[in-house]
Amino acid sequence: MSGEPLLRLLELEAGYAGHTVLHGIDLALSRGEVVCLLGPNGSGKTTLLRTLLGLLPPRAGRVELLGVAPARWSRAAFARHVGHVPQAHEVQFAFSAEDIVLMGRASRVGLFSTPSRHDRDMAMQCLATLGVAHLASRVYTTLSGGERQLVLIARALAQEPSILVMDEPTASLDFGNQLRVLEHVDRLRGLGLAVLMSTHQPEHALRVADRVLLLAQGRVLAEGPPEPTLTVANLAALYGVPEAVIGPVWAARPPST
Ligand SMILES: Nc1ncnc2c1ncn2[C@@H]1O[C@H](COP(=O)(O)OP(=O)(O)OP(=O)(O)O)[C@@H](O)[C@H]1O
Repeated sequence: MSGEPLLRLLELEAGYAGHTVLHGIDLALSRGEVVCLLGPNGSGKTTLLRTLLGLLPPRAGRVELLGVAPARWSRAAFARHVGHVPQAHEVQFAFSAEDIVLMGRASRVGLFSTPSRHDRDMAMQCLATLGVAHLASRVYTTLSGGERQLVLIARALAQEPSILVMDEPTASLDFGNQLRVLEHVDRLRGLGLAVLMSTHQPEHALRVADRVLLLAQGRVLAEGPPEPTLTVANLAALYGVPEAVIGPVWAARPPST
């Protein structure tokens, strides 16, 4: 990690009509850094990701990408910097998996330009990186949830972003693919990308994160390096489960995670 943060949240308040979800959130994300966002259902993780993507306006405070609010970036310029892997993705048309990944190139080639050989190669390379090149010509809507998830990660990579925002990227994946995605996140950090991902699995955060941010009822409960932050006491407070219940489960997690 180095230099100025690519992305910053400053005293952020955000939410929906008549319903402020996030309160006083501060976060900085730098090059080569992986930050995991953890919190129970409804704690505001997706709201936070949507706000920093410029899909929801802040109620108060600021979001800055390279010092500039998302609303002041053109969508194409923003997409050249920030790749997004959404939680669920429904498409109405019978696009192939390769088409979906090629859409990730739109911010670089222009929405109505014909993709070049390089764009197609890049799309195939991203599918191959995620181990799903064999799905390239399959119709996206016929893929399983996990296969779709891997295609969406490939699409975000095809944008060649400097920041990757992932909403529960391992949620519908089998054990092997979860590990593959985590390894991939690790590799992206090595390439200098900044990754912000939400997860319901603290052991995943322990495995890949440089920092974790624990979000409870829209407020930061704790933030810091995973090992000292993901304590039994913090996990118990975060998920509302007694320490006596979480303690043995957390202590018994596999040593490799
Ligand atoms: N479009 C919306 N309009 C109004 N309230 C919403 C909307 N989307 C989410 N909320 C509410 O905002 C709160 C935070 O939701 P959010 O989706 O950010 O939580 P989350 O931490 O991502 O949850 P999960 O782990 O279940 O995905 C919840 O109370 C939710 O009901």
